[in-house]
Amino acid sequence: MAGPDKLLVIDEGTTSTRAIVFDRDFAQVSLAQQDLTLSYPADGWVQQDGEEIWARTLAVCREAVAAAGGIAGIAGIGITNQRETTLVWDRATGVPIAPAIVWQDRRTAKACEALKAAGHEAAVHAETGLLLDPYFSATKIGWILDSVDGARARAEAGDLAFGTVESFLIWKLTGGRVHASDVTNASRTLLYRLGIGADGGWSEEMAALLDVPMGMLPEVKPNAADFGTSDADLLGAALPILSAAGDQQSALVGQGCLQPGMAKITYGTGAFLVANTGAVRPDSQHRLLGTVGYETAGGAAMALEGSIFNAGTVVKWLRDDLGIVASAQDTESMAAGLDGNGGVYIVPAFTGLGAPHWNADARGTISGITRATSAAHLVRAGLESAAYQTRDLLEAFAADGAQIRELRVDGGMVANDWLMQFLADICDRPVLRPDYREMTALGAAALAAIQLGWISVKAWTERPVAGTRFEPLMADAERAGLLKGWQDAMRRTLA
Ligand SMILES: Nc1ncnc2c1ncn2[C@@H]1O[C@H](COP(=O)(O)OP(=O)(O)O)[C@@H](O)[C@H]1O
Ligand SMILES: O=P(O)(O)OC[C@H](O)CO
Repeated sequence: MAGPDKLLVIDEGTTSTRAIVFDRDFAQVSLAQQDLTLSYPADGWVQQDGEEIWARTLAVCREAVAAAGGIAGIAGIGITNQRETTLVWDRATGVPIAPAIVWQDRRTAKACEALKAAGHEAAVHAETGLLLDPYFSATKIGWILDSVDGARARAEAGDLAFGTVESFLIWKLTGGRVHASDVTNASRTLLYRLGIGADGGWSEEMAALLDVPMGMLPEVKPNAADFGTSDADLLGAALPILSAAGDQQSALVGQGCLQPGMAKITYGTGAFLVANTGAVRPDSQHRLLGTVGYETAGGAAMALEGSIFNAGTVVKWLRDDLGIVASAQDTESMAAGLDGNGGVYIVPAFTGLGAPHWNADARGTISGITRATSAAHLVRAGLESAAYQTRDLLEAFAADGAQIRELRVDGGMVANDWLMQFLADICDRPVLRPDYREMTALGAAALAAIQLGWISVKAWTERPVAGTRFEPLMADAERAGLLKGWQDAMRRTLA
């Protein structure tokens, strides 16, 4: 009898957790999804319940495995996750001691400002490739340790563990036997010396500067590695955990961007443009991030990243908070039904601005409204903002010497054909949308298959990706007019 020939991938995103079963040819066999609760208890705060993340992740895994014909066919697990989101849990119980502080959360803006004012940013950038911004995990750990009674002493005594979401899920899946992370997630903490293989590692210098006890940190492994074995009672059999990667890096792998110069942008809750820089450790002079792209025994790369904090969130806000569109899909016909944007711009700085501005205090603006502005104009402005923010990133990449000639896209928002054409028009570049959209999960499946020896890094790189190409069609004068409107709106936001 043939052995198990499928892979179970956990794709734990910011707004939902999904489990997808892939067959050996990387075709999707089943998918189960549950939304996650995000709470906003104060201005700039965004948090989640770690136990809810775990319970819903386990539930979708069970559902996807059952729909794929049962556990006997599953060879192992791959994990990919929203990055930077910070959990601190009790090693004895596995229960978080505080809500998970989500990557979008700005509560540590003052702590970051104080570190910048003390002149630490250059050293932080040189060591980690990152910037002093509340986005990253380290100041979030500090906040938990300083605001939960007794937490710092317990962390110093070795009773508490820190992890980003993949690490927490590995802990839960293995019943606390494995406390591990991977290089891509570790390289988002502000605590990791940026590098591949032996060049990378937890940084004692950063841990001291940011006051994080090193005993809390997980062991860091490559993206395709032995992350332990899941407890048999969870899914009906013990399964090896074969891969772990941050969702943006996993999408880089999924899109097959394993050669230097290749890039992708994923439009989910936020949007993240990641370019493979090969063996070159990026040193951005334009406020982009240096990060690990991927690392396996068969190949590894560094990457340059531009992070947009709010992309799909705008669509959710238009639907769930303003109530001016019934579904995310309906944004497409509303935007397409207008002749133009009517001069309306939304700068969605709900939780500050990421690259290239890095302004934690900025808050969003709607500008250009008149008595003629309709709900459709607001919807269109919300969608357009994803394209303008991408254009701003492309300019920062070009200034850093990274010319991105075509945009490989994925994520929930790319279902929107109107937006894809507008993106090609505003960025003045072809946009390539794969037919199979779950590139984040596919990347984790590829990494797990690499770990099993089912496929080599080279064969994965050469695998063709079928999709649709959107060519830029807009006249230069029209694009220039729209961009001027956006720049004016951005100036108002930053003022
Ligand atoms: N047709 C659409 N047009 C625009 N946005 C969409 C569309 N469908 C889904 N979205 C947005 O995509 C986002 C979900 O993308 P997804 O990749 O699942 O996010 P995440 O991984 O961050 O949870 C949501 O914010 C949703 O509003
Ligand atoms: O939830 P997503 O897909 O927007 O991804 C979140 C990022 O990993 C945050 O850095």
